[in-house]
Amino acid sequence: MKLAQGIVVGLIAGYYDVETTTGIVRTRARGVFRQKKQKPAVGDRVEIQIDDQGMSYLVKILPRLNRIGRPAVANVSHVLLVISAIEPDFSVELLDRFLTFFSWQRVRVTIYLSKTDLIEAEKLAKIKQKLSYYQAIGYLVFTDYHEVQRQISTMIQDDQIWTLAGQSGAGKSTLLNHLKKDANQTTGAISTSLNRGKHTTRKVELFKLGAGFLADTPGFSSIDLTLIKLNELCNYFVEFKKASVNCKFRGCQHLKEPGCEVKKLLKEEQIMSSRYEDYLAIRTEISDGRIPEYLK
Ligand SMILES: Nc1nc2c(ncn2[C@@H]2O[C@H](COP(=O)(O)OP(=O)(O)OP(=O)(O)O)[C@@H](O)[C@H]2O)c(=O)[nH]1
Ligand SMILES: [Zn+2]
Repeated sequence: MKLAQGIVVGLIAGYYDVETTTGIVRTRARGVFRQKKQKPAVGDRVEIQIDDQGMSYLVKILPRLNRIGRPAVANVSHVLLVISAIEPDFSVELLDRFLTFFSWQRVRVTIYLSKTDLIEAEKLAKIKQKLSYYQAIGYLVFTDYHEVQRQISTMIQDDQIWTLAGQSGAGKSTLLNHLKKDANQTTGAISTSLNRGKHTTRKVELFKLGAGFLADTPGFSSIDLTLIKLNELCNYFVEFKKASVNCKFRGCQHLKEPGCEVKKLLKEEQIMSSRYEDYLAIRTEISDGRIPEYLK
């Protein structure tokens, strides 16, 4: 019997393909996971056991950073967030929701503005101006997919796992197709589900890109922020968190507290007003424990 470690790079019909230093090993998950209500996911770092008959089993899931999306991908460290300039319309509110979610999940975000070819120059300039704020607070922003193509493989480092995210129709599959030559994702049409009734035959894969992986899944288009703790939300607005060291009170929620640095910067227009409004809106969403109807 032999033990090895690796990364789950593929999941198909109940088999887990694990990349080890000696190649890819197709494994079955041990029944123990079912008892523990655990499910290995693509991206998991795992231990496998190869018995004397050459049968391979996935026996242990190593601690995860996160497990996000549908189908789920584990240990996602970076997201390429696709936001469209038009169809659907560009929305800072949507952008803020995604950024908050990923900040909470400890996932770094690179923003890609799609469909810039479909919009008038003037409107595009306005969007780019808004995006420059996001650049200033630390996000990398691309507005040209050739630029993404050129840089992505150097951006993905050391076994990092990247995935795509963005609203439905934003252009995730289109981008994915550009990024992988042998692409076969469906674009345009409503995403076809591989779920067939109760017995799912899902295929989820990581493909190698740069020094790491990009998940070959449509990524995710909807998120739920209601599980974030209300008084921790302020930590996930990166520029609020940075400013908060100068708030008078520790744990300042930047509402009506005296000596609040965030409110001061907001007044001075150094913090974008829509960011603050979205912060308040998400607070309400968390307190109410549900996603507002208009966002569903
Ligand atoms: N003109 C133009 N069309 C684009 C661009 N990106 C995507 N599209 C089109 O927009 C439509 C939706 O793109 P998809 O790639 O399917 O979007 P998606 O984000 O994968 O959508 P879901 O699968 O619903 O989540 C398709 O008809 C694409 O051809 C772009 O940069 N320019
Ligand atoms: Zn404050």
